[in-house]
Amino acid sequence: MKEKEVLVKVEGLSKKFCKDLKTSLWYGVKDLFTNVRGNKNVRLLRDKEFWAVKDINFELRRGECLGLIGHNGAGKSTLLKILNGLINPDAGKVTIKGRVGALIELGAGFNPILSGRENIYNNGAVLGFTKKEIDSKVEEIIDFSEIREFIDMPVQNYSSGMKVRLGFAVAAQMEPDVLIIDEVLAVGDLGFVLKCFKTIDTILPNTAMVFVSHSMPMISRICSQVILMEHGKTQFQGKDVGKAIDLYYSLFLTNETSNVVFTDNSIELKEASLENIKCENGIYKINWGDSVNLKCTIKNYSLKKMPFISFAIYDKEQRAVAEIIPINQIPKDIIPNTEIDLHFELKNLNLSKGVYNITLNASETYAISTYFKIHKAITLKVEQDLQIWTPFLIDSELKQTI
Ligand SMILES: Nc1ncnc2c1ncn2[C@@H]1O[C@H](COP(=O)(O)OP(=O)(O)OP(=O)(O)O)[C@@H](O)[C@H]1O
Repeated sequence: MKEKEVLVKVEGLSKKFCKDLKTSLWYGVKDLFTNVRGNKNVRLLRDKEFWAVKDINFELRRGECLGLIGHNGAGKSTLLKILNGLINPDAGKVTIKGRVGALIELGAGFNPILSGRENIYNNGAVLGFTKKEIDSKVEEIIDFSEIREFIDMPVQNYSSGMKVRLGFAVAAQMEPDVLIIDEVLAVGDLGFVLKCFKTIDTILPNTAMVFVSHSMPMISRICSQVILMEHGKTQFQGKDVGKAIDLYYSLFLTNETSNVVFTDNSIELKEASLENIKCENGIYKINWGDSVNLKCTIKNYSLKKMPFISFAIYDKEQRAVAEIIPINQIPKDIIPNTEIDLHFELKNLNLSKGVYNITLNASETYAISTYFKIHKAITLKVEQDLQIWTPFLIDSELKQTI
């Protein structure tokens, strides 16, 4: 198959910033003079300077989407701003072919005192479209943004979501060859985000896209390759998106301690454990597909009937990924001021690789009249060779070939 053309080429891209404004201004003045004579020290750091972006290299073809991930301050937005020509790099080279549509900072690229409609014309002109061409697209853009009612209002009075709607509508509907999107998409409501994904799916085959996000589901949804940045540098680069996401998650290992989020003081969880499972630093290690026995010791202070126990499993992003409801529980009589041991079998945990927390909930009946709720009653790590980041890996086998 013939490879599509390279639309973005980035070679040895670096950008340094200064931590102190006064020093930065002084360096700026000095650089003005040295640059005239050819500054050979651009690759060296001076006092109080640091590399916000250091030696980044990649090539992006039409139809490919590069995801940029990393901690706050890793250098992702700075890299996007260099790509979009908003700031100059200190070293390296960017080569871009074709029209660039960009949605970088909220409201960036808009003139706040002009109306939404006027801004559409301004942005279109910057992208190289004639007035006639913009005329033919403006209705489509307004329809897409779903803010027709406010399109003649100054952009400075728009809500964050409205700015993103207009920004994405302009960037995407202008048929860019290269589309650069920063985290801002997250500001849109769910309806708009879903619409953006649909548009991205439609335009991606003809576009090279660079996408920054802290949402790993979004990254895995649209990116064909990923750069994981750490303090300006590439920590991982490649097409194994699952591996990149796994590495990203491992940057944020936290101390897992349980916390009671609700109690009416009628009962208390004394202890929770996974029986016969190795536990290191409070984290139980199991393998994908294992069945485990969960033991809870509950101190009953005042209940006369056995509470209904259920569990919820949360992933690293604190998304609830599963509910565990032991159905065969009977509200039998219990005696106040005694301890009760409970054993539950959790069958075939098909959770994929990663760290999960289990919340315990005790209530009168399932999810009604809660007595006690504790987060991170158990923390477990599922080990597995495959680099899979989605919450489940479902067992499957091929039954028939034609
Ligand atoms: N104009 C500037 N002057 C000085 N330092 C800057 C400037 N712009 C960015 N920085 C610094 O560069 C580093 C990288 O910032 P950048 O905004 O690129 O990070 P990021 O990865 O996009 O972070 P986030 O996930 O928080 O959006 C940060 O330490 C930031 O403080």
